[in-house]
Amino acid sequence: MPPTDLVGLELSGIGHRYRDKTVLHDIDLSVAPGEFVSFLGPSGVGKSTLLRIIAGLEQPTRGAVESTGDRSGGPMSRMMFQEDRLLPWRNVLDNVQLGTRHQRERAVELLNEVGLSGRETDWPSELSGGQRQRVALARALLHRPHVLLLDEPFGALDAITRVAMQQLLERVLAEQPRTVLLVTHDVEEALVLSDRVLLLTEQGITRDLRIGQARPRHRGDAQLAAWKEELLDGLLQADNALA
Ligand SMILES: Nc1ncnc2c1ncn2[C@@H]1O[C@H](COP(=O)(O)OP(=O)(O)OP(=O)(O)O)[C@@H](O)[C@H]1O
Repeated sequence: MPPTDLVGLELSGIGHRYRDKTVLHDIDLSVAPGEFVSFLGPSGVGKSTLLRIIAGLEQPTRGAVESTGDRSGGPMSRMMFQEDRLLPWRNVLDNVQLGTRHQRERAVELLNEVGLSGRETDWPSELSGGQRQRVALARALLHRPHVLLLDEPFGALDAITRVAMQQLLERVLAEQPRTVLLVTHDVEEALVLSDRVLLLTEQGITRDLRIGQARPRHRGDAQLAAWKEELLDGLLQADNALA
């Protein structure tokens, strides 16, 4: 079924202040429906704050977030974090279905898609870190949110599991395309997964790189390697400026 429920985002003049600290200044950004956009940036620059603002969990001090496209159907967005945030007293299936008695069939289907069929009645404590994040991904997708907001979702995983999760995310998105915003510290992860990689610094979005390459991408690709070096350089400079 072709995706007709994809929405885009228009951020205009977003600024945010926590008590005496301003973390975001005048951020303008257009995200097209179905686009996968990653944010890189030094620690503390405000990447998570921006995702929380987009999720509606934080009210920006300035500016507005608007959506474009067909917003009927599922919820606007769902977030996924570095910690899986599973409830230890609920089994795998109940964690995916959190807050609803409906959608059991879809929850089972999603568990199958993330490679966990047969584990429905296991407890979270019986799963590995990567498996727990797969449950968290299935939970985030259950209600077909228009926008998937991923805040360092694979940050706590070992290198191999991390790559496996990136590949899983690509497969799942090929099946059911979503608009995705990803915050990551892993430059390669951003380059392999995204349509656009943004560098967020104290000066705002200082780099907006469009990765035109087909997927799945080859990690050893020379162009990706050149971009990686450029982005690492930009990160280092932004980090020095922030320190
Ligand atoms: N609720 C809050 N109250 C006060 N200050 C906050 C709050 N949340 C975040 N901050 C501060 O705002 C700044 C930006 O935080 P944020 O978590 O958005 O940065 P980040 O770029 O995601 O960092 P990291 O990469 O380390 O996760 C930090 O200095 C942080 O201490």
